[in-house]
Parts: sequence; C-alpha cells; structure tokens
Amino acid sequence: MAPTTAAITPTSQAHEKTLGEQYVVHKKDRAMVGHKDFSDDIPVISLAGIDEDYPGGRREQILKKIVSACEEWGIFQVVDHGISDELFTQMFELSRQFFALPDEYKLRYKMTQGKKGGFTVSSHFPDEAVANWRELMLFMERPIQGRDYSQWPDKPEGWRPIIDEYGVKLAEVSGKLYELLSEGLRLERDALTKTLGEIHGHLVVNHYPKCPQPDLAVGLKRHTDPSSMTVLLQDQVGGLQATKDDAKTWVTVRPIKNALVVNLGEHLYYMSNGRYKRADHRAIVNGEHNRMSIALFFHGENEAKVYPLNVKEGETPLLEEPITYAEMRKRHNILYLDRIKIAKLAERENWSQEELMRKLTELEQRSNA
Ligand SMILES: O=C(O)CCC(=O)C(=O)O
Ligand SMILES: [Fe+2]
Repeated sequence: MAPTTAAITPTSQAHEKTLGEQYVVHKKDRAMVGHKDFSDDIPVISLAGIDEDYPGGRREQILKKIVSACEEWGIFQVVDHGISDELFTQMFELSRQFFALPDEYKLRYKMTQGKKGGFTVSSHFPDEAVANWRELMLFMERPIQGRDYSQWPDKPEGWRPIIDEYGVKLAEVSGKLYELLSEGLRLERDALTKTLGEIHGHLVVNHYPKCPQPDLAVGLKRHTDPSSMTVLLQDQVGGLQATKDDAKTWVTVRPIKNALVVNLGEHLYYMSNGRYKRADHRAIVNGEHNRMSIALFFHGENEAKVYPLNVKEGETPLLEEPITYAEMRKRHNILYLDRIKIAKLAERENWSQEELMRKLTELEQRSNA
C-alpha cells in the first residue's frame, strides 16, 4: 500500500470527524456569539461625496462619522469607495482556487525565516500553545521593487495583474482615509502619511476551512494589528468579531457585499495618543462553510518615527520618547506574548478579574515606558 501523507493543513483536516487537539482553545476564548449573529454596531460609512469639500459638504459628515468610529472602536466599514465588485470577485476566486490545491503544492511556497512572503499554516507564535484554524498566503505587495516573485504561486494563473490592481485601488482608498484621520487630529491632511515614509503593503489572504468542531476552535485568536492601518475584505460567510470592552462582549461584523472593513492598528493608536482605538478583533470558524478574508496591512518604513503627533493640554503622552516603526512592531509582539503568559498565570493562581486587569494594565504601561 502506498504510504499516505499526513494531513498538514486545516484544509486537508477539514474532513476529519474530530478536531486535532492543537486547535482546542481554552473555554474563555471560545465564541459565545455565533458567526452568523451579525451586529450593526460597527459603523458602515459611505464615502460617496467625499470630494464635496466645503463647509457643510459631505466630506465634513464623513469625517465626523469616521472619527467617532475610530474613537469608539478603531474599526468601521466603508462602502461607495469606488472599487468594482468584479475586482473583489477575482481576488476571492484566485484565493479559493489556490487553497483548494494539494498541500504539497502550497507548501512549496512555505514561508520560512527571511523569505519575502509565502504560505503559512496557522501562524501562531511558538510560545502559544494553541494553533489557529487557518492557513494564509502572504504577498509582499509593495514596495514593488522589493517583491520576490519566486514566493508568488504560479497557480492559479493571474495573481500578478489582479494584485497590482488591488494594491493600487486600496492604496487610493487608504490615502483618503489617512487624510481624514489626520484632519480628525486637527493636523494637515498629509501629516500621518508623511510620518510613515515609503508605505509597505503586506497582503494576507486568510483561509478558514469549515471546521469539524467549530465551537472548540478559533480561526485567528484575539489580537490587534501590528500595522498602521489594515483594510480587509471578507466574504459573505461571517466570522470577524470585534470587542471594545476588553473581550467582555463580542460582536460579529456583518458581511456587506463590496464593503471594506478598516482596522486601525498599533501605529495610528500611538500617533493619535490613544484617541483612536486599535481594533481589538478575532476570527471565528464554523462547520458549514469555508471562509476567506483578504487583509492589506499598510506599514511604514522600519526607521519611521512613531510618536503622538499632538498631545492635548493635560493629556499624558503614551510614549515618552519616539520609537521606530520596527521597535513598535517588536513591542507589539512582546506585549502579545506577555499577555498570554499573564493570563496563564492568572488561571493557575486563580486571580480575580480585577487582579488580572490590573496586571495587564501595568504590563502595557511598562511596555510604553
Ligand atoms: O479574517 C478576518 O476577518 C480577520 C483577519 C485578521 O484580523 C488579520 O488577518 O489580521
Ligand atoms: Fe487582524
């Protein structure tokens, strides 16, 4: 009998009866709100009329809505952004075909240390005990001269022109959002983008296959994005969840055809001195449908300076000294892992919720000092 290859990816494990134990998350991290229990709490903002740029014009209203969404959630959806649905359909179709390819093919593009993009299963840190029920393909989209096409799959055909167009169109939308977010901080329109230097675009295509025991797993654990801003396209299945009260309650973001979800990341949180929240989010899975999302992470240059741009009278700056973008990302990872360690300790030593919150706040303050 020919030896069988062990199923390596969640796609090839999706047909098993039970979930592999590496995917079983702690009770407190399981979803209590379902992937289809859609909420309308996350603002949906139309960009129609954004060029009506005069007192009382549409731009003013859009600005108000965006600023209030960022102050409350750090996450919102935009519609009427001017990108055709056809482009989104093409992106999803290429992605669907790619993830349906055999493990051996996808693993040819496996992302290892030093590689510029590629295929990854789960993408959890080695220190995290539990794996995410997902696989992903990372394309280093920009700067264009930094691309390594040997890490771009040749199947299905046609990734390059579609990603080129997708990158350009999303950069246009994010450019408009950066202007509004700068204005919301009472700064010149180019204030935020100027601090980033050359923008780096990392395009992550996430695949969450249908899961044998979806109540026990998560697709992508709770996190904030290490980016400046992330613009996310999700399919119609549902599974993106957000919290604004430190994971006490979660809402499932309603999928809207042709909408883009905007998540503010670490960079905009610091630059606004915490006035804009960072999107606190996760992705859950289900037992009926494969789900896909396509996230374009906008990053600054490693050497870009990160510091609160205008600290108001009486406010404490979140950072005492400017740090580099690379340092910001490093701290973000360390903080993420330290939070996990503290949560484990709290469980072992039976801390009260207040004690845990106090320790986590202290941890964050230390990381900013
Ligand atoms: O799949 C989703 O909806 C969320 C993806 C996400 O948060 C990420 O890739 O950082
Ligand atoms: Fe994310």
